Amino acid sequence: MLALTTLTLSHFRSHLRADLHLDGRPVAIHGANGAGKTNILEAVSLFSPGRGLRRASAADMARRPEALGWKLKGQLTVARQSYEVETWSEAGKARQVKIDNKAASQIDLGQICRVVWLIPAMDRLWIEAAEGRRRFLDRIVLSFDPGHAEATLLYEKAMRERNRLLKEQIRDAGWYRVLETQMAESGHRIHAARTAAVDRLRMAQEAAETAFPAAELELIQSDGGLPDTAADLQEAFEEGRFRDLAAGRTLLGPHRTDLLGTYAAKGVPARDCSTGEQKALLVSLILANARALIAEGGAPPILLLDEVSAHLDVIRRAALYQEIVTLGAQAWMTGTGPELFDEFEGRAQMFTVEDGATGSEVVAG
Ligand SMILES: Nc1ncnc2c1ncn2[C@@H]1O[C@H](COP(=O)(O)OP(=O)(O)OP(=O)(O)O)[C@@H](O)[C@H]1O
Repeated sequence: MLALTTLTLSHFRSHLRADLHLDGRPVAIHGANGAGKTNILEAVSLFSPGRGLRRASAADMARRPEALGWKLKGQLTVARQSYEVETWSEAGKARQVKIDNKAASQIDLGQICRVVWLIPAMDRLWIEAAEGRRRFLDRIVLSFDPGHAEATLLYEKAMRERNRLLKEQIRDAGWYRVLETQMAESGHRIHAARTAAVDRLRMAQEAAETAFPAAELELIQSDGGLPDTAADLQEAFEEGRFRDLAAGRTLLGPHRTDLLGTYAAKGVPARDCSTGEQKALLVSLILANARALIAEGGAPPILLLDEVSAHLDVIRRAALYQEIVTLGAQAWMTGTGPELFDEFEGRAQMFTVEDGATGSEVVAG
């Protein structure tokens, strides 16, 4: 079991203060457009490493116009353990984390809490730039392998520095060698973790009977292919230095990986599928992620499904709700009206979000 049992938002976006007490069932949040539903999901997403589901800056999340900072607090149950988790930002500074009242890092947070999401901005994920697909996959990878956050951080830091050298046309081989060693080690870890995640998703999809179509995944490289070992990757960075100097940036590496999706039963690339099918393929992967973790003896991640029923027909919607209940995942879902959650037949905890006198107000029921 991985779930929040309480959640408090202070000065966070449209919420001056909101207190939610969760009873372990999936969470269904309904209310009018702009009421503040997604803001609650965004708050939950910040219980995992990174910038949350909107990739917003810490400053943007402070309640306008008066707040200079914000704070989120939650009681988190992981297996039979309970943790008090706080995350906050003051005066627009980087967000901080405390676990059980002790200063912690976002990477520590990733060790105890896994959160995966689908939001409407991802409706065109299969069509738009590779970056979105990479990010989606990396979120799933992180739920399998919390060390992925550190590898990604190390890789990006070293690559930024290498790109700076390239842009400034610096040719000192010693500097490159240090950075390329770091990039090769972390880059190899990133690639191995992604490859393993794709395998786990495939196996979980093959093993399940579900109303959601299996998505066949393939990792592809726009740079011609990544070497298999860290040593070979390092050599490839070294060999590519002249080419990269001409381009002014690093042209090879896991930052160029793309995720190709295919509707397996039809053999149609995901990008050519209907809007609803594209969404169903994403849902299928999220559910496979949860099933794979359970099969490995773990707990499903917390799922954030913003307006997920928008493109799903009533049969798939009922199937999704049934799967969520069966998996025992704490899913947080939003919708404009309570009727969108009818198929839960009372097995979800309902909240209404209203536009109140002091901003968004959350009411149970
Ligand atoms: N920093 C902020 N301070 C105050 N209000 C904010 C801040 N950021 C966003 N908002 C407000 O929050 C509201 C949007 O909330 P949210 O996205 O949660 O709505 P929603 O209930 O999910 O709506 P929809 O059904 O349209 O998706 C908007 O009115 C927006 O102006």
